[in-house]
Amino acid sequence: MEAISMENVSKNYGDVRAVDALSLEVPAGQVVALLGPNGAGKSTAVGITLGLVRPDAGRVSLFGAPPAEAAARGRVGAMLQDGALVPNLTVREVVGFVRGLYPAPMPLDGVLEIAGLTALAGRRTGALSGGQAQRVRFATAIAGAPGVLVLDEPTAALDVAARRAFWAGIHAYAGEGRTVLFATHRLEEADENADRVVVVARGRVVADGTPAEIKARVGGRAVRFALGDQPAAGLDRLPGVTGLEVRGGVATLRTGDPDGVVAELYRTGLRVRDLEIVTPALEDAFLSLTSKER
Ligand SMILES: Nc1ncnc2c1ncn2[C@@H]1O[C@H](COP(=O)(O)OP(=O)(O)OP(=O)(O)O)[C@@H](O)[C@H]1O
Repeated sequence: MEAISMENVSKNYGDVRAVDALSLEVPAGQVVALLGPNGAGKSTAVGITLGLVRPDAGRVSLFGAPPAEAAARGRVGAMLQDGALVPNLTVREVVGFVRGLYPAPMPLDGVLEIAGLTALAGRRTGALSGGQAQRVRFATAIAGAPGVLVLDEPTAALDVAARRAFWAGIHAYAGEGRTVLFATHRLEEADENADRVVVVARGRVVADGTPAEIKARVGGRAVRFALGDQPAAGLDRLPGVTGLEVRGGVATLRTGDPDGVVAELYRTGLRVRDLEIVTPALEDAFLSLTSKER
């Protein structure tokens, strides 16, 4: 049975179609990124997954049950974009309280350790930094030992070191066969942390695969070399070239056949220096996929 199943789910806000016939099946144990630009519909999709937003059409289930039922059984944990903490309680008290709401919670010390809060357990939550407070939200999300963890832009307010520590905690949690669905607009975050990247634009899935597959889908690879002040005329018509860009004296030829293009390039008689074959960054793939939709 799939951990998360969304079938043809749609949601409108007035004239805005926030989610448009979105389908997504996530097997247990997968870490999935919902990657898309601002306004793509990620938060709405996350809200629907959690049963917080009612879709206009379509079906959602978590382990075969409606989201509200899965939540009531403690099978889903969530970390949303905003979430206040009770300021006068200590970290241990807050996490302990939330833990007590679930039928089969994780041991308290285990939660604190995974979330990186052991040394902060006695601190009042009102005296935590933004990154530390975010770790408490993470701890409350996992306290009930949910099989599915849903995170909406979980590291938006964190610096690089805090992000790294945060993801180490998520991976420690996910490593035990749990499922994680996280929304992000940060490409490298999806690339580094997800087994699978689902690219969303205008409420629809525009690509779905491993980070490597997503990159491979957009125009294969590129041959790049220093052109200097030589003319670029004709390079875009070389056999196998699907796109040409010249910037700062460097030419980038997009192609599905880099070896063939290199051979053609040497036949032109141009002086070719600093030749390299590159795979486009996830960022290029992402822009290309989401802009096609516009
Ligand atoms: N409660 C609401 N009322 C009206 N419109 C909404 C509401 N929530 C979302 N929308 C609209 O639906 C679309 C999708 O929004 P959503 O927040 O799901 O996108 P997102 O991908 O999470 O964006 P971001 O990365 O900016 O958080 C946007 O056009 C947004 O303005």
